[in-house]
Amino acid sequence: MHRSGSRPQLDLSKAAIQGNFEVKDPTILLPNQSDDISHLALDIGGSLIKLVYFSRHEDQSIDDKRKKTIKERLGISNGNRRSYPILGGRLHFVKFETTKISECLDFIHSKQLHRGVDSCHWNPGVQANDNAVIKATGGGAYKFADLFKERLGVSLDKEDEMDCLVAGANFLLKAIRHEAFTHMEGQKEFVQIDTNDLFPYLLVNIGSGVSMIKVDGDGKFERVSGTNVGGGTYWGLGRLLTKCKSFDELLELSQRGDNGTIDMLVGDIYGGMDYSKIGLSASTIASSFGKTISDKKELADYRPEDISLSLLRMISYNIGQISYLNALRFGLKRIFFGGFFIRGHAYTMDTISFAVQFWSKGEAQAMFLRHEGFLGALGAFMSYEKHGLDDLMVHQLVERFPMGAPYTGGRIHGPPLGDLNEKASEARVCLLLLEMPLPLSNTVYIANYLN
Ligand SMILES: Nc1ncnc2c1ncn2[C@@H]1O[C@H](COP(=O)(O)OP(=O)(O)O)[C@@H](O)[C@H]1O
Ligand SMILES: CC(C)(COP(=O)(O)O)[C@@H](O)C(=O)NCCC(=O)O
Repeated sequence: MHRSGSRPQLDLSKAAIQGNFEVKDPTILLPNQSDDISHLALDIGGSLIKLVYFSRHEDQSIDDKRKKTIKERLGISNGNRRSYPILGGRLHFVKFETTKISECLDFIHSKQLHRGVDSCHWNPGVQANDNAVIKATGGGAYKFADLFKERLGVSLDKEDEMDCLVAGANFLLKAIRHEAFTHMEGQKEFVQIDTNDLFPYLLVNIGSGVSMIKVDGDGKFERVSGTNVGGGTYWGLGRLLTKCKSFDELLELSQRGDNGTIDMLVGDIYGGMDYSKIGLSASTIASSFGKTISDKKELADYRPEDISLSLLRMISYNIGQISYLNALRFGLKRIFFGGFFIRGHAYTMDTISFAVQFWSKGEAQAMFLRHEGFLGALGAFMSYEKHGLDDLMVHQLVERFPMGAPYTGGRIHGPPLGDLNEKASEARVCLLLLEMPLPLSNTVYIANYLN
């Protein structure tokens, strides 16, 4: 599949250079009745429903002088076409489990998020009617279309999932400062993206399953590979094997795990020694879950913590390795990873990075995106062709988005990922920059725009 110019492209060039306002910490706020809601977009995936919407309100805290300064910096004169207040508003990012779609519908209804959208036009104050349309992507846009019509009276205007992922990723990489970062051995480093030298790259979206997309430009991409061993596999197998009640619980368990009780290591096979001739240290995993075959143990004899870590390493490493092989196929040096499987989790990112680095001998680099799980929803959000906010404004408001996806930060727990010199017994606890805590509520985080 090769697509070119299949969707209306918005001009990002101005957004990247306009304005430079510092925004304070993101706050978790829900729109109140006086807010205008516009541009609700959905990504309904196999595991999670992602919502992105913008609520605009006149921010009383911005005085006239500051408004004037901001307008000047944005190059907006009073004689401009806007008749509404240009400042004040929030971009909201919310997620629900797909199995709890009723909660999502209730949320949309209770906040009247669908009220302002009428045949792709922003139309504040209009009640949902037969013409109401919400942009939606992901398989659920097809699967649940009737349910949305029935419960909310809105139609879902379906946008292709790959189109949206690419549009969301390109936009974030071009317009958001500090969107991409590397994560190696517990160290996070932001990557300065040269927007003139962004393409080509490999986008790996780790959702329920995994899509690998070679991106050559805006709207120009090809899905070159994928794997069915993805986030759904970790969560599904993990739930069955550990009886965990939530994904975050499973992830937390892994932080107290020791995969050496489950995985067969090179050292287990080689009597504690490295197999240095082919570059394998004793601590390298020779066979994920391999140790469980030789023991006369039942599932209940294994610690859920160890199972979770072993699963996490197996899946993350495998995805990192396949990604690199695909990057190699097309001569791509940069690989960006998105999708909610990553969950800002340090050990997951380290494992993926390790696999990419190991197999590429340091030639390729894994990078992560702060809005990891919202690429598709953002792409759908940006696909509104006509709206009350003009294109430039949409980009500006997102550009000032202060903080990315939830990032657990804190300590890395778990055994070292290993290199050739490493000893299996070596313990490592790295201190990371502490940023946003992992939010467990549905409302992930909401950016304060120009507050
Ligand atoms: N709260 C959660 N509930 C379920 N899965 C979660 C949660 N948080 C993160 N995940 C992980 O994210 C994956 C879904 O990622 P996502 O990018 O939303 O894909 P999809 O579009 O397939 O739903 C899940 O399979 C799981 O591994
Ligand atoms: C079918 C999907 C595109 C759906 O996206 P998701 O809901 O997983 O984000 C994805 O699960 C996928 O790419 N699976 C891998 C299928 C394969 O290439 O084998």
